[in-house]
Amino acid sequence: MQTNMPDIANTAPALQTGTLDWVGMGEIELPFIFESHGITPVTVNAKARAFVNLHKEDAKGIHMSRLFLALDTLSTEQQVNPQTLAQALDFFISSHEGLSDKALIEFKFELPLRRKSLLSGKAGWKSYPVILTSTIEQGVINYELSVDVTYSSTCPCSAALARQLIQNAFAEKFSQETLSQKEALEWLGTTQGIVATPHSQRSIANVKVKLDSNITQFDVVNLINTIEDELKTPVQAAVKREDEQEFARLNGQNLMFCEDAARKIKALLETQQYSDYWLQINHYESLHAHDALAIAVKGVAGGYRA
Ligand SMILES: Nc1nc2c(ncn2[C@@H]2O[C@H](COP(=O)(O)OP(=O)(O)OP(=O)(O)O)[C@@H](O)[C@H]2O)c(=O)[nH]1
Repeated sequence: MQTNMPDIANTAPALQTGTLDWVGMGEIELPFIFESHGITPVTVNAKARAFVNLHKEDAKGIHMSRLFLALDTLSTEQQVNPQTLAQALDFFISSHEGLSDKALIEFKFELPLRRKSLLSGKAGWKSYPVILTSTIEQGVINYELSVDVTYSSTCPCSAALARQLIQNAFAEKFSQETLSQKEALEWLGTTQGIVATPHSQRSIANVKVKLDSNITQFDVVNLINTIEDELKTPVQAAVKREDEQEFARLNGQNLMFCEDAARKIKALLETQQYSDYWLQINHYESLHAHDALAIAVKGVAGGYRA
């Protein structure tokens, strides 16, 4: 009986020679404990992608099991932070000596955060989609952090058109020079008074930033908070009537096209001095069946698309 198992990746000839930019695995199921500044370490259910390049032209293939097991160690014995990710990337390279000199690990997961209501003092959970990509190339580590922030956008054009209809209705209703404050106040509280409302829509800001290579901890919460503070109308978790009214006020006072939202976030990222960023604003229109989009890019963020 033969006991030596064939080792194709190590011994078989390549059908065709050539280098490859990335080889690895996608959709790896990987729960792990994620560490980020400002929150207690939290277990997330990530989908991982793990890659190395293949620069040896005649090698049959990479050793996928080594990448998979390194990620499993990260999941079961460690917590995910910049140090442990750097260790895993180092291992990807050292376990592929002669084959690879670049490595990439990407985690896609939802980060649950406790969010306070606007006025009522209640709180609830809100999950934020996060993609954390780390690479190593010639010994240099790079981290990219991508978050999706969902918010409400009210159309400034629609708001102006609605105001004009309200003015017209007012002119028709109160044609006399002097009017009763009581009557006008009552009328404003009716559907005939506010005869039109502007359309607003659920919107998503996809923001990807390049982090400093020397960071000692991730800070996802700060990135999310600053984006929400800038947009002013993030979707809410716990909502009582007073919160809903405040949300209506915030929407009315922060009318925005997708360009307005994009410029706000762009200016914010510039002040935070990220060396690289990419952002896409998506307004999922309620007026149109299509979406309104605005994109701003600095440098080459998003270049690591394995
Ligand atoms: N390179 C490569 N491996 C694949 C692919 N699809 C499945 N595999 C499997 O990945 C498994 C793990 O490969 P290796 O890491 O080389 O496994 P191993 O030889 O037991 O591990 P080492 O002794 O550490 O080299 C093998 O059983 C391969 O058949 C593929 O497209 N490319």
